[in-house]
Amino acid sequence: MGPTEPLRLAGVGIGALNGIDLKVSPGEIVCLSGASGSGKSRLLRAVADLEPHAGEVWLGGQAQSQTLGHAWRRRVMLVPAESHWWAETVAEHFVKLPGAAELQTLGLAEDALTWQVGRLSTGEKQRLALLRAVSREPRALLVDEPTANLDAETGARVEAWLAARIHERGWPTLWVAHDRGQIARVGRRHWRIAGGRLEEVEVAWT
Ligand SMILES: Nc1ncnc2c1ncn2[C@@H]1O[C@H](COP(=O)(O)OP(=O)(O)OP(=O)(O)O)[C@@H](O)[C@H]1O
Repeated sequence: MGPTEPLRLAGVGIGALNGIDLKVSPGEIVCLSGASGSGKSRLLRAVADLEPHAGEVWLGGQAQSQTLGHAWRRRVMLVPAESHWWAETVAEHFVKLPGAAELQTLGLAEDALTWQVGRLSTGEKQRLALLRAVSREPRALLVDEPTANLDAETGARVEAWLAARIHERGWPTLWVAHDRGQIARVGRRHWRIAGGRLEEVEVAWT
C-alpha cells in the first residue's frame, strides 16, 4: 500500500493565475488542460517549487514553504514535457533499475538501460523519464503531457501503465492532457485554464 497523503494547493498564484485552491486525493488523477501558453507548465513548476509563487502547497501536513526544494521535489515529483539527462548512459539516471517486464510494457528495448543518452529519441526519453520518476517512489506526481511524443499504440500503453501505477501507489497526481479521450479514461476530475482562471469541466465518461 502506498502513502495516502493528499496534495493541496491553497491560494496558489503564478503568472496570470491567482488564488488556486485544489485538493487532489491519494491515488486521484486530476487532469489539467488549457490553450498553449495558458500556464499549465508553470503551475506544475510552482507546485514542484521550481518557480516563486503565491500561496502554499501541502503534501499531507507538510508545507512546501517549510521544506527544502530538493527534498520537496523528491516527494512531489515533476516529469516535465522535456526531461533532463545529465549522465552518459540511461542506467546512471536510475536509483532503482526497472525490470525487463516494465521496459517491455512501455515498448522499450530490453537493453535500453545500457544506451547512451545521446541516441534516445524524443519518445524514448519521455518514456524513460516517466519510468525514472516512478521508480524513485515519490509521494505525489506532476506529469506534463506524458504521452505527447508517442504514437497512438505506445501512448495507450504508457497511459494505462502510468494510471495503474498511480492508483496502485496512491499518488495524488496532476496530469496535463489535451486529449479528451485520455482525460475521460484517466481523470476523475478535469480542470481547464481559461482566461487566467481555473475552471472545472465535467468529465465525459465514455
Ligand atoms: N519564468 C517566467 N516568467 C515570465 N513568464 C513566463 C515564465 N515562464 C513561462 N512564462 C510565460 O507564461 C505563460 C505560460 O507558460 P506555460 O509554459 O505554463 O504554458 P503552457 O500552458 O504549459 O503551454 P504549452 O501547452 O504550450 O506547453 C507563457 O506565456 C510563457 O511565455
